[in-house]
Amino acid sequence: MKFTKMHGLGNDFMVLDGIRQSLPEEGPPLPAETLRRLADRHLGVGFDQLLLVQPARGDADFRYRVFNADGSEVSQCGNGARCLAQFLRDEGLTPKHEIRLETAGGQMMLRLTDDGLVTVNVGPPRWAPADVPFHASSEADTHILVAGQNAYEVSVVGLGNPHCVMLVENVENAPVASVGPLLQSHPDFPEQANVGFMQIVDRSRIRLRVFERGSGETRACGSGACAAVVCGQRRGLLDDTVTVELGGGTLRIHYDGSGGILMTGPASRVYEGVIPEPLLTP
Ligand SMILES: N[C@@H](CCC[C@H](N)C(=O)O)C(=O)O
Repeated sequence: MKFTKMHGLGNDFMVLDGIRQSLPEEGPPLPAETLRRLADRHLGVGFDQLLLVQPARGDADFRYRVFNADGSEVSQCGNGARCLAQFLRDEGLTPKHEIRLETAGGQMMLRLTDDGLVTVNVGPPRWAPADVPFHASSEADTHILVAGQNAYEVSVVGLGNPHCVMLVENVENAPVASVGPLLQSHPDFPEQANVGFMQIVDRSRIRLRVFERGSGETRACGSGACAAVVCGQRRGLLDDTVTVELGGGTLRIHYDGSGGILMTGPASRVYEGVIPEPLLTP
């Protein structure tokens, strides 16, 4: 099985071409245990997410599927979407500059820009608790989550995947490794959550670290960057266009309350490979 290694600001991916290789239409392309082994940075290829592109089933150009390093299938990956656009162009799988993807959470538009970046329309933020999903009687700018002995003030939003965003003074010493897993698996998130720690630099710049569901802390999380910005905007702290500084580089996020959230950033190809047979056999 052939794969391509890519990354978006250090959030890294193993991309599987399910257009020219035959891969199952439902369920994971490989057994979950194999996938976890391949995700391992010491024993396998190493990646935060596996991205799978397959023929679309409706009127989109392609079907885009995402699997976390723990083998779970999820419906959103912003950095991955940028890499997929670049992959489809590099491989000559489409001549289009605007690509429509079918995802488990709905359709998503990608645009390759003239300066070599990719803009993804992540869609509008979903604030209704049931759409996150999150257990609360009504939507609010912030909610209090009690975990262990502590209470945390967080904002909660759905972007096709669940996000929880907490304000911190300084991302460098934010309790990502300790509080991240606590909030991620908080019982009020029935499908768990990606947990963002946001430092506001000024109205148009933030710094962000994200403890991702199913992958742990990554160098960048595209949907996490969008989530942090719309949560900051909702609290009146941020402008329409915001530069997000992540461990692996910067993203530009724009949302003016109409249409979808636009995320612009780079996509990099690292190498191509073939998964050796012993790694594929359980
Ligand atoms: N890295 C991603 C998000 C990947 C999925 C996430 N871990 C989840 O489980 O929802 C991004 O760039 O958005």
